[in-house]
Amino acid sequence: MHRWTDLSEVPGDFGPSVVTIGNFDGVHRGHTGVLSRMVADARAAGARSVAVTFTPHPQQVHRPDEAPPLLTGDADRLELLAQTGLDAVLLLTYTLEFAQQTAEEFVRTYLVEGLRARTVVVGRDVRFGRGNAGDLATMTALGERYGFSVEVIEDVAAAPGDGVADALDRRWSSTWVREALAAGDVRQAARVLGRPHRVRGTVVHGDKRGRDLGFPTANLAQDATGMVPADGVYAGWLRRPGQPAGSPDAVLPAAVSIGTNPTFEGAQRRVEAYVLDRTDLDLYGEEVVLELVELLRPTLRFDSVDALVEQMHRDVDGVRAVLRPAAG
Ligand SMILES: Cc1cc2nc3c(=O)[nH]c(=O)nc-3n(C[C@H](O)[C@H](O)[C@H](O)COP(=O)(O)O)c2cc1C
Ligand SMILES: Nc1ncnc2c1ncn2[C@@H]1O[C@H](COP(=O)(O)OP(=O)(O)O)[C@@H](O)[C@H]1O
Repeated sequence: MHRWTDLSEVPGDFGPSVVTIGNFDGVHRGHTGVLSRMVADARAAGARSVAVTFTPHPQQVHRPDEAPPLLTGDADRLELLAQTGLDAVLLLTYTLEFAQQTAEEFVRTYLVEGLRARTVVVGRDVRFGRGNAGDLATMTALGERYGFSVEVIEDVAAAPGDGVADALDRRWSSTWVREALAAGDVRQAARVLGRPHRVRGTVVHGDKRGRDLGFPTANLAQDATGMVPADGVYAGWLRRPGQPAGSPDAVLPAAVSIGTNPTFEGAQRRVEAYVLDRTDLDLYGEEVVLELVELLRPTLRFDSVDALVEQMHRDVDGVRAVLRPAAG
């Protein structure tokens, strides 16, 4: 998949294309359903498929105080978009100046002249251009003027067999995933995402206590991306994108602790992972991805370090029990 951040990177002979616009935060099942269909339709029609998306999220630019936590950072968003089979993603830097373009300027510059769109795929509630003045009717009118068709996608909702019997007909959404993560329900988040939720970050130095407790933990830097779910202890996987694919050390079972370490009167909320049965790893400075599979328990304040360590042994047993089926 081509990853462009500016129109100047798009080859002069690119197109014709089927283009969709969106933020795709989380790249959940609603997104992947629509994108996979679009990819198949474009291929059948001999066209390229492209997603136009933005960074930072427009809400972070316009209303930073109200912007919800992002489910996926750019690295994960692009990787997951690539998995849908798209030919290209145009990741545009969103600024207040960029937002000043009228709906027509945006469509003409990016979709028509830049990507040679033959079809533009949008949701019914699409809004674009200065002051969010453009809507579906605007896009349809622009399509007639510039010679592209507009395809409206209907919401994709949970159906029987999707594993969310408690929420049939609810449309797949980033909001649903955020709700689940805020409650620590990473199982439910995975059902809506179509895969376990990820937090990605660089491993930094902590308080150097883990090793003494017998549980060294890789602490993620505070600028880790991917919404951090509710405090608690989780079963999951620690993935190391820097390792060769297929290497036995590329995907490791882990006990993940999220919280302020109240037993030690910690103040900072941390995301850390203990890789089961390993003391030989050196992960400092490495970028790792934590995949969260199941919540085991809430974070607790223990009266003694011994009590915490005893519980950590039970947590490790819990992680094994959760991951065993997946590990085969
Ligand atoms: C499986 C596991 C469970 C944990 N549970 C708790 C907990 O319930 N309460 C708590 O205060 N800290 C908990 N922690 C965090 C430890 O306090 C922390 O890993 C330890 O203080 C080491 O910190 P360091 O990495 O900064 O050296 C847990 C850590 C792990 C790996
Ligand atoms: N099983 C393991 N799981 C996680 N990190 C490990 C493991 N074994 C060794 N390490 C390394 O040890 C470091 C954690 O040691 P720790 O004493 O907890 O120090 P810190 O307080 O800096 O996190 C990790 O960052 C990693 O480099």
